[in-house]
Amino acid sequence: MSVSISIEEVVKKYGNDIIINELSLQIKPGEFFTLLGPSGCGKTTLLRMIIGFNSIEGGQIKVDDRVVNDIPPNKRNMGMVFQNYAIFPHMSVKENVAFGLKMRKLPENQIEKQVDEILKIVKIDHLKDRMPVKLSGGQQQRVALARAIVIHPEVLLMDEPLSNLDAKLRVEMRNAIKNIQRQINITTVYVTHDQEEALAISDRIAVMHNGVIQQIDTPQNIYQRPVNTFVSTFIGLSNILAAEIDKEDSSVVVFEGGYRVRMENLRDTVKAGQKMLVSVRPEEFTVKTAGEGLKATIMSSVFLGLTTHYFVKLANGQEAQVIQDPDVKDIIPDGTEIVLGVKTEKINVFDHESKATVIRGGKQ
Ligand SMILES: Nc1ncnc2c1ncn2[C@@H]1O[C@H](COP(=O)(O)OP(=O)(O)OP(=O)(O)O)[C@@H](O)[C@H]1O
Repeated sequence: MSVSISIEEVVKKYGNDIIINELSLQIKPGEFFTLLGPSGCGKTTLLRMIIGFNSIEGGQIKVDDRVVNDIPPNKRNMGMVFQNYAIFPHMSVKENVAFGLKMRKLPENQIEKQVDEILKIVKIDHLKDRMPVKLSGGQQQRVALARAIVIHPEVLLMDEPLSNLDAKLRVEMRNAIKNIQRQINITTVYVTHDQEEALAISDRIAVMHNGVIQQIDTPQNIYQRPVNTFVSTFIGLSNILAAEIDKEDSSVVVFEGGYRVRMENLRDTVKAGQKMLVSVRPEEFTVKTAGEGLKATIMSSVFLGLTTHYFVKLANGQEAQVIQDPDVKDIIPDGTEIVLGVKTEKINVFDHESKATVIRGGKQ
């Protein structure tokens, strides 16, 4: 049976510095849960509090209904995988994976059975007699993963496990990790600063900034309906444009230059004349040669096969990025004046002051 993790108003202090202040979140049994945020936001600190490497200065962490605050790390029944693999260089693959079981004094034949089983799951059973120095980075990370899960922990924790691998291997390994996690159905907390990795691998993501959770949601909702401008710009690429709510009609957003778009999903709380920030992803623009829209000039373009990526300057001098619809074939030359429409059902609108969403269905 998989376990749940409850983090309840936890506090982490280093001296007088409060790094995490009364942070709460719930992780469901068997869930692949990711802590995502920029460097220094407190992801690793929180992960280390869960496993017990860091003390907890307030609040509590529960596994199911057991409070683990005062349980030492080696008694918490959790496995951890680190960025730098941390496998023993003088032991073969098999010996590395068997190590935790030997420490637990399991009988020899059971150790062998469990090690064989896990090596098959992480798909390195053919390498079991190799020494780590003769393994690729991806293979070493599979050993580290095998070593973490062979002890059948209740919780698997991973701290940037893929950041030492090259781009191609990262994609391969994140798929492998996801499949293995599904197969053994273990509650997993994963730390990364790579938003694409988080979107690809997670059931749910907590986006953190300065020790504070900004949003907890599915990858799709985090991408499509960010709750504030921090999440909107941290996840994927967003153009943030100034606008205001029309003075007469509070369902119309008016951009600088007078381009007006009617929005069906603004909250009822928006007020006529209120200043807004509109987040438009590059693919949420439509490129036109004339008509209603934001006037822009193409500065440069990059042909990417399926799409063309344009770097443009808007009439107010602001730079923006635009991805042209894949069905438009001709690349528009630099210097061309264009008009950008926005796909109203997809864009997000935030209050200028609070930076929080004013879209209905965008959670707050
Ligand atoms: N042992 C420590 N003593 C004092 N401050 C610390 C200690 N460990 C971390 N910090 C501080 O706590 C904050 C959060 O650090 P943490 O390592 O959790 O961030 P992170 O989001 O995991 O970043 P990264 O992706 O760079 O690892 C940072 O400001 C860091 O300087």
